[in-house]
Amino acid sequence: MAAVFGLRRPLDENSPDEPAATADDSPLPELADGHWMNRATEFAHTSFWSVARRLPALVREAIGLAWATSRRDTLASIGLNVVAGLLTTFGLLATTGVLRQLFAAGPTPDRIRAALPALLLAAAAVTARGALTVAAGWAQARLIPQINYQVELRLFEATTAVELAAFDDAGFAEEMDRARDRGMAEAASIVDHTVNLVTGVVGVLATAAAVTVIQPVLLPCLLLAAVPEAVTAVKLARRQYLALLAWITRRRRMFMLARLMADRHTAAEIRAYQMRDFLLAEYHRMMTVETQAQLRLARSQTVTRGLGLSVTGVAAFAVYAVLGGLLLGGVVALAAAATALLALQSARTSLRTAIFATNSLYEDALYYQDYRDFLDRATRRIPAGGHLPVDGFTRIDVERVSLRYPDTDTAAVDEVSLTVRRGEVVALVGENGSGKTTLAKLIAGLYRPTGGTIRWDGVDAAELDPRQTAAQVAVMSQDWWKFPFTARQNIRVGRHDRADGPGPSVETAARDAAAHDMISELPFGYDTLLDRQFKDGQDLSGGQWQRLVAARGLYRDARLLICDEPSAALDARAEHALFQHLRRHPDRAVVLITHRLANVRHADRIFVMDHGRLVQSGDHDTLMAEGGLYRELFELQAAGYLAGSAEPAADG
Ligand SMILES: Nc1ncnc2c1ncn2[C@@H]1O[C@H](COP(=O)(O)OP(=O)(O)OP(=O)(O)O)[C@@H](O)[C@H]1O
Repeated sequence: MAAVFGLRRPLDENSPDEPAATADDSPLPELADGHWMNRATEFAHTSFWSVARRLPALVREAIGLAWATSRRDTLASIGLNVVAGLLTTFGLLATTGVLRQLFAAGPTPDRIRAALPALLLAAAAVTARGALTVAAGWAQARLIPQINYQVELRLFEATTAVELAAFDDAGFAEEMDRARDRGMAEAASIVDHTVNLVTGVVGVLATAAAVTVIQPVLLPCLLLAAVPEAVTAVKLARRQYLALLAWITRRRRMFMLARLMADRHTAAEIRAYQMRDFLLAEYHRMMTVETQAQLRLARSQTVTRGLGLSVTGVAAFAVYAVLGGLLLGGVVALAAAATALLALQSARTSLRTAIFATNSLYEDALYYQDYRDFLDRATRRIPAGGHLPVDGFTRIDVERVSLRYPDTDTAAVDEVSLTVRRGEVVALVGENGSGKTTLAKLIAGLYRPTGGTIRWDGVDAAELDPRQTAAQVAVMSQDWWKFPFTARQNIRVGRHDRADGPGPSVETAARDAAAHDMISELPFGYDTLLDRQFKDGQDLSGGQWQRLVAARGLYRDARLLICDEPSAALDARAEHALFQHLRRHPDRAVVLITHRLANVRHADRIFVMDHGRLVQSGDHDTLMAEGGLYRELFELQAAGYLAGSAEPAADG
């Protein structure tokens, strides 16, 4: 992990050690060690033999994956290869027959005539083998896209189902990146390599069978030729993987920096604050470490490859020496030796296929394991939820509810109790960081409390069907996302499965959120794509986006409407229009979070948060009469509006 911290080495420095850096060295926070680095150590000690031991499990895994995706294509790609292997044995034996006739005594035309039947058999075997190999390749090629689809689907099914809290966990985000970037792509590869491995092994066994029939003494030569190549390949793969583990953490940081420097959303701010040199310097520090790591890897890989090739050359020489000795000693006949040479050549090709496949299989399996591990972890983080049906509510009781974010010392929400009733508008107010958004997310069911209980009409929310609970809630979030859809889709996704029927139409929701006129003026009206990165795409101003977000929330037409700073970016007219529609409604409860306290004056109850705790509650008049934080904040804001008329005397 030192590589991650070692940001200050100049590019021309050649020391093999990673430089040390302290937190003070970097103006940006340091990157955390992932617990997965333990696995890096585990793999660092993985030997050739442990690779061999893992192989059966890997093959089982790959075949299981292929089988679950398409039985027909799995059977075809493996079965046809096996039959092709049998034809290899047959072809080699037929070739020996041909050579034996050709090397026999007698006139040449007679020898050729005698060799013809065996020659025809050998030709038929080669042709049939070629046809089978092509058919097997087709089945194999068909498997790949199907597996890719299944594997991606499984990943996205998991990432969209895990609890929101998982995304607050830095380790989870990192694992998700690794699973998505490499692990997912390797699923199809491990199947591909497994089929190649089977093909290679069948080829080796087929030639070994032929060699055994011809001359068993030649069999060990096959092994002698193979071992050095196998060891080298596994070494290269292992080192590559270890380098990638370290690279991934750096790469996330580099991508983040690269995005900042080449994104239209950040372009203005970077120029306004003259951040260019700062970002480039940070990028340079990252790239220096990265380039050094890549150079070191290239060097050590080249050394290993060179050594491997030398040993392989010596082994090949030894094989030919043994064969020559056997021939000279009269242990094998000339025809048998010639076929053995052909067989050795064919076996070496098959062996190379098998070794390459094993090596790739092992390497890809390391990444695929990341995908599997992530899926397991993600599956454990999918909230089980209860099964009780939900059809609205009369009241939601928050009872001594707390939430502590992972790796934090203090609770963001600390033993808060309050009640939200249908037909009411309640407001959460308080200073920045006091816990309002977190509490709203708890009420919305986006987070599960780490302490206390939330009850819907007396029933613990944990026992309710989470899908049905979520269907009752709409959240106008403070930090919305600019979905790259059309204006209409941006509103419709609020309840995308609603058929025409009860509930507001897209246009009604847009009118209520003061968004209709603005949308109508877009080049394609409601069908305008709101993403400038695409042709004819448009972007909106911050306030225009917020109107759209409000329209989406209203379109959802939910029983519980949570509005987190719904008007922060709105002009006075749009804000007024929106609040007309956030008023009391007998079928709905509204939880309103806002710093503009004028907007909460008419709320049925106002809850005042401070450092995660609920410190005051009551309606506006009660809280003003009571004094305390609410009155202090309200008066500060009111003074701002009156400044110029009420305060000049004080200044003067
Ligand atoms: N995902 C998170 N992970 C860790 N800490 C968080 C996370 N979100 C919020 N916090 C912390 O929890 C505390 C409460 O944050 P919260 O967003 O609920 O406050 P808020 O009252 O809504 O603030 P604001 O008025 O600025 O919107 C803050 O100290 C914040 O830093």
